[in-house]
Amino acid sequence: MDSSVTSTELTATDTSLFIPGPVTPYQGDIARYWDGEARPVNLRLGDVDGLYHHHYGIGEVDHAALGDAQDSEAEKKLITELHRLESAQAELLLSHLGDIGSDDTLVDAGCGRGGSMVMAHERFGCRVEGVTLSAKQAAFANGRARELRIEDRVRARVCNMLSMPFETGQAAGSWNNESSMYVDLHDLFAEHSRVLKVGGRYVTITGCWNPRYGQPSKWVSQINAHFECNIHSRREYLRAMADNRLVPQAVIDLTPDTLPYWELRATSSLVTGIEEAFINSYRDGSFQYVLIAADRV
Ligand SMILES: C[S@@+](CC[C@H](N)C(=O)[O-])C[C@H]1O[C@@H](n2cnc3c(N)ncnc32)[C@H](O)[C@@H]1O
Ligand SMILES: CC(C)=CCC/C(C)=C/COP(=O)(O)OP(=O)(O)O
Ligand SMILES: [Mg+2]
Repeated sequence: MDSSVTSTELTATDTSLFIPGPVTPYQGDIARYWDGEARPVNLRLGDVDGLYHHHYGIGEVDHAALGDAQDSEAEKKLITELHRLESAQAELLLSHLGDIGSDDTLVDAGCGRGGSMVMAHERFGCRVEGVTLSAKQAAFANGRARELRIEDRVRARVCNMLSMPFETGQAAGSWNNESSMYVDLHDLFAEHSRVLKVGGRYVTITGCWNPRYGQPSKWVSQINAHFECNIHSRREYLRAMADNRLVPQAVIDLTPDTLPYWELRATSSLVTGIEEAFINSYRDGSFQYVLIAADRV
């Protein structure tokens, strides 16, 4: 699929896709940021198979798949490999949602262009509801759902994830894939706890600063400035979950699994300049890439 055509042709004309709610000046900044985002490192990777991600990758690099040519064919292979690692990250997140049936509803909080939502629907056959602050992203995600003829099962809306348009106990599972660093964690987990049924599962993959390092390192501060986000500590995640009836079932340090992705990305023509901060902070132990899966009790 050619993303340049799809993203410009689509507009969020259906006003029912906008859920009004309290939006802070900061959230206005974040909406504008994602409305204006069109980095090749995201669009060209998404063009590989039509799954558009705004998260990073995990797993070993397949050097055989990369080959050793130094031409445009090599660049194509590298892009395909980075995309494979990003989709592997989403598969890992989804694998921690537990048994989800086709009658269930899942909630993607901070859904971006919707790549994880499509994967969730393909995996479980269930309904998937996403929210993002960006009207452009929601329109893009809904355009993809239409192209795949799954628009009756997969829907993105423009809405604040701290006040989602779902009934109490409606969701069998919910997640944040690299979107929790834009909100207060107590507010976020209170809202997930509300929309999840008792026994439902919450999963996040996130970057967090490591309390063992002491305070956020200069690299973590650089990542915050680059994305206008506010990375939390690992301790803060666990404390805010405990305070909101979310009991961790798995806490997995994915830092060693994400480093190969960053090292490969740093060699590509699609670098954005943030690669060094991720690599250095993962190596010096100040920053960690983690998956946390929790039961709503
Ligand atoms: C880095 S992107 C991740 C997108 C997606 N989860 C993925 O894995 O591709 C962060 C997303 O969080 C969303 N976001 C940030 N703050 C939000 C809020 N308060 N309410 C809803 N979405 C929010 C942004 O609009 C954006 O879609
Ligand atoms: C792990 C942390 C701290 C993530 C911050 C949130 C974020 C911006 C994720 C990636 O988005 P992207 O895919 O749009 O970024 P990029 O353009 O760098 O690929
Ligand atoms: Mg990206």
